[in-house]
Amino acid sequence: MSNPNNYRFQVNLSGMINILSNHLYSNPRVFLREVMQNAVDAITARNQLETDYQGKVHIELAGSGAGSTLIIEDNGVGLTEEDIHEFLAQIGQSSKRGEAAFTGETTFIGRFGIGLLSCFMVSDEIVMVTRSAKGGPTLEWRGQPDGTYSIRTLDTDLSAGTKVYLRCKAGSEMYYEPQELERGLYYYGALLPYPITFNNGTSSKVVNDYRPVWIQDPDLARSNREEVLQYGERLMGEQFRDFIPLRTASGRTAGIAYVLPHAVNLNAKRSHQVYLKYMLVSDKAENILPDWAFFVKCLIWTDELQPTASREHFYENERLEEVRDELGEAIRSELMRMADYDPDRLQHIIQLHALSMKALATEDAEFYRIVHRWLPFETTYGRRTLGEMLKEHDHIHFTLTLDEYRQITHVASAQSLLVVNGGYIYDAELMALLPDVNEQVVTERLLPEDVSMSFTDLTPQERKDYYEKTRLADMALQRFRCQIQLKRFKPAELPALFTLSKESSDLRSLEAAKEVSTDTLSSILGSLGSSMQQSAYSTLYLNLDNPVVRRIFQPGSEEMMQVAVEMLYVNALMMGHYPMNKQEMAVLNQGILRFIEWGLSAGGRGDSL
Ligand SMILES: Nc1ncnc2c1ncn2[C@@H]1O[C@H](COP(=O)(O)OP(=O)(O)OP(=O)(O)O)[C@@H](O)[C@H]1O
Repeated sequence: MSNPNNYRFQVNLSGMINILSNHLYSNPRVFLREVMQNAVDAITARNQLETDYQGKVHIELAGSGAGSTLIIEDNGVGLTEEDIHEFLAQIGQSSKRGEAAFTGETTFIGRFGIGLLSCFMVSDEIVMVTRSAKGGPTLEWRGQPDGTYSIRTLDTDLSAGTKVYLRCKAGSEMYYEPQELERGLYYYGALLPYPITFNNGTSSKVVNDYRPVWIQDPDLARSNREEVLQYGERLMGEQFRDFIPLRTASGRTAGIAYVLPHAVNLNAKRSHQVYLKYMLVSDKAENILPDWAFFVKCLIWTDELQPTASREHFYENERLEEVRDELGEAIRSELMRMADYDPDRLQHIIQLHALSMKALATEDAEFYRIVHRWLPFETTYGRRTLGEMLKEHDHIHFTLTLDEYRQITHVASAQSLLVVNGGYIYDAELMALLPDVNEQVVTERLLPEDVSMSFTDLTPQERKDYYEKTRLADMALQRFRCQIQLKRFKPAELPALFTLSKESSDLRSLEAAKEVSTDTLSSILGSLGSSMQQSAYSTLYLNLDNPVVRRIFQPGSEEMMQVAVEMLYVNALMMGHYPMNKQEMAVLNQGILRFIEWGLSAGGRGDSL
């Protein structure tokens, strides 16, 4: 008696087919890739039986619009009736896996036994007429999306191979457009080593009539520059001006890395076109080059990587890791070679793709040593390459953050101090690493406090004279938790400089958050803030060399002391690009009004500040 608690999983075939065909692939267009791939695999399989046999694929479009039928014909290995039951009729079963597991290596592109189902996205029925190269009759298989199929033997004596018939499903007309098909066939099959012919109903042509010599040996690309650039444009739709040939030591993966003609964002998607056994399987492969190589878009052909079922990515395995390292090395060594033989070309690449170059330099000291003189940085002298800086300086200061740089920049440039803004990604790290690759130079992190140290102190007499006024000024800014320091510094045109300790910077951020938070959150932030307030002081340096500041500190200007100091404070905040809170905005607005009022009445009196 059977055990009443044992049941068998039931598979809803039409549901499965729907999921696989509509949700595995990003676009119904990929049906063309899947049928082409099967044709290519069938030719590979036949090649294993007959070595000097010449494969070919023929695609024919009959009818038009809703009445279109597409026929994909190959002279590959074909199928016997046994093969049909085993491989065609069993979802997930494939004749191509052999001994290899899903992620192991095979001579074929397919392996999952599901690709053909993608045809149900564009056709309500798949008809296959096939005859095996191993012998047997010509067979017709008809598969339906509900999971049923029929087989019958045909009287016609077809030569070995397979024809797949797809009839346009309602709403899929666009996938049967002749131009669309021709473009797709070229896209997927441009690199295939045998002819792909397409008959659009009126005329026939070989889609991949030209196959470049440098596909076999990418080094030949160097002497065919124009052709390589044009080929890249045709396949990738972008006008490139430079490229780097790629090849791994085994030669099983090779390609062309086209240098992007425009600067790219660090987070931009890096999608490369990857051909497996010379057929395009992915135009979205992201993980095939090292992260730093985001300045290139590649055409890569390989026979050793394993695609995932959607074909959009490759298995992240040891082999992929090795390939990625080797391709990265090919790009890196070409750049290093350029430094010697073609420095102008390298400089052009660096100008356009400094970020990518810096990303590599941070992880590769040798590369950094070779290219460092061309890398650009933002400095208090403007945008400068390291080479330009090193001509005049053997001691370079840098900040760690953008905030620190903002605080320092006015004073540092007024004192002719070269400071590199280390606030952008990689820059501070590269500055810290610079002495390791160039022994002639010393680099040093600069803090805002270090710059203010170079201010000139007042004389004891001045300090005495200005004591009372400084106290008043200090009181004016107490509610902003900012203290006043009266100094002399350059440039004289700069009346005030605002600096922020780490703690007061945190407090400013907390307060900014509090202003836009809900009540509960704002009370939590409030209690957090009050525990910091005791010590969180910022400093406003006032410059006694500045004529306006000097006038404010002269006797007789007490009346406007508070407003003037408050205005200098908000002005210094703006100069340092600090976001202002509500209170500070209010001070700015009222201050402006009061100055207008003063100006008007002073104008009436013929007086001025
Ligand atoms: N043109 C063809 N010639 C010979 N056999 C074919 C052809 N097309 C399909 N087949 C057979 O049908 C099987 C299933 O094809 P399908 O495209 O669904 O999966 P696959 O190619 O094996 O794997 P994948 O899902 O990775 O593409 C294949 O394994 C192959 O045996």
